[in-house]
Amino acid sequence: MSELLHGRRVDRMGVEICVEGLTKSFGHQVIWQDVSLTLPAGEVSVMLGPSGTGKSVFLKTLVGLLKPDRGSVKVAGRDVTKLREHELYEVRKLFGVLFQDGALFGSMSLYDNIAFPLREHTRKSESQIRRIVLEKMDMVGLIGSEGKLPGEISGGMRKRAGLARALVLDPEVILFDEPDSGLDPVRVAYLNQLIVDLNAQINATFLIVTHDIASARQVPDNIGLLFRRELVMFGPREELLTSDEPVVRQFLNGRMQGPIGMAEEKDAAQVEQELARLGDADRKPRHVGNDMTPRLMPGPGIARPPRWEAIARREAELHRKAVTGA
Ligand SMILES: Nc1ncnc2c1ncn2[C@@H]1O[C@H](COP(=O)(O)OP(=O)(O)OP(=O)(O)O)[C@@H](O)[C@H]1O
Repeated sequence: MSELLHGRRVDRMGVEICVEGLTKSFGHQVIWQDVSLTLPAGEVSVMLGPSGTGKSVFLKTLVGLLKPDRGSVKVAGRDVTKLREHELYEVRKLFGVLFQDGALFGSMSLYDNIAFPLREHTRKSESQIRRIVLEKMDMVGLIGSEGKLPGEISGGMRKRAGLARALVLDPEVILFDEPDSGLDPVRVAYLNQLIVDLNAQINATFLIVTHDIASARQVPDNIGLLFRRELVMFGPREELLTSDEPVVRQFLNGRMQGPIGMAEEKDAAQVEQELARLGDADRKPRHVGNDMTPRLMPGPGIARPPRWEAIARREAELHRKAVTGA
C-alpha cells in the first residue's frame, strides 16, 4: 500500500504475526498453553487478562526475548522461536516496543533518547537523524521539549517520548506494554487518540497490553483475553464486546461477579450464584447496540487507509441497530 506521510511516500502494510500452539512455563509453573492467534497486518489488537496471566511474557516471547516450550511465532513468515541470535537481531528491527515506564535513559535529553536507536543501529548522518527525530517528536506532540531530561517531564510526556523512540526505525510492528499505566483518564484519552492516529498514519501492526477496559473497548480492531493459563478468546472487537462468554463479559464490564476472583479463579458454584444475582436482565438476549462502545476514529485531517472506511460503515450499521433495536 502506498500513502503520503509528512510529504514522503511510503509503501507498507505492517506484517502479520501468526502464533500457533504456543506454550510457556517457568520450571513447573505453566504460564499459558496452546495459545494460537493471528495479529492481522496493519490492525490494532489488544491483549487483556487479570494480573499475572502472562501478558508481558507473551510480548517478550513474540520478540524472541523468551523461548517458549512449544509452538511457533511467525513474523513475516519467519519463525522467531527457531532463529539464532544474529537472525533474531534482524527480525527485531521490525519491532518497536513501548515499555511501561518509557524505559528512557535518565541522563540523556529527550532528543538524544529518541535519536539513540538511529545512532546505534544505522549509519545515518546527524542531519538525517535530526530530521527523523524531529518528525517523530512532532507526531507525538513533543516539539519544543528536545532539551528536557526524562525526570523533568510528566509521566504522559515520558510515554510519548518512549513512543517516539519506538517509531524512529519505522517499525512494522509496535508492541505497547500497558501504555496507560500511571496516567490520569484525560492523558489516557489523549494517548488512545494518538495510538489510533499513528496506526492510521504509519499502518504498522499494533499489539497493546492493557488493564484499561475503556481503552480496550474503543481502540482496537481485535481483542484477546488470557485467563486460567489459556487464551479464552481472540477475535474482532465487536465479537468480544457482544460475547456471552462469562470471563469475557466479566472482564470487559469490570465486574466482581464472574469466574475471575481477587487472587485466583472462583469455584463454579460461587460463579453460578453471582451470575444468578446479577439477574435475568444479564442473561436475556441483548440488542447488539447496548454492548457496543463506538470505535475511536482517526482525528480530522488524517488520511485514512481503506480499512477505516469499512470500520466507519460497520459502526454506522451498529448505531442504526442500537437506535432501531433491529
Ligand atoms: N523471567 C521469569 N522467570 C520466572 N518467572 C517469570 C519470569 N517472567 C515472568 N514470570 C512469571 O510469569 C507470570 C506472568 O508474569 P507477567 O508479568 O507476564 O504477567 P502480566 O499478565 O503481564 O501481569 P500484570 O498485568 O500484573 O503486569 C508471573 O507469575 C511471573 O512471576
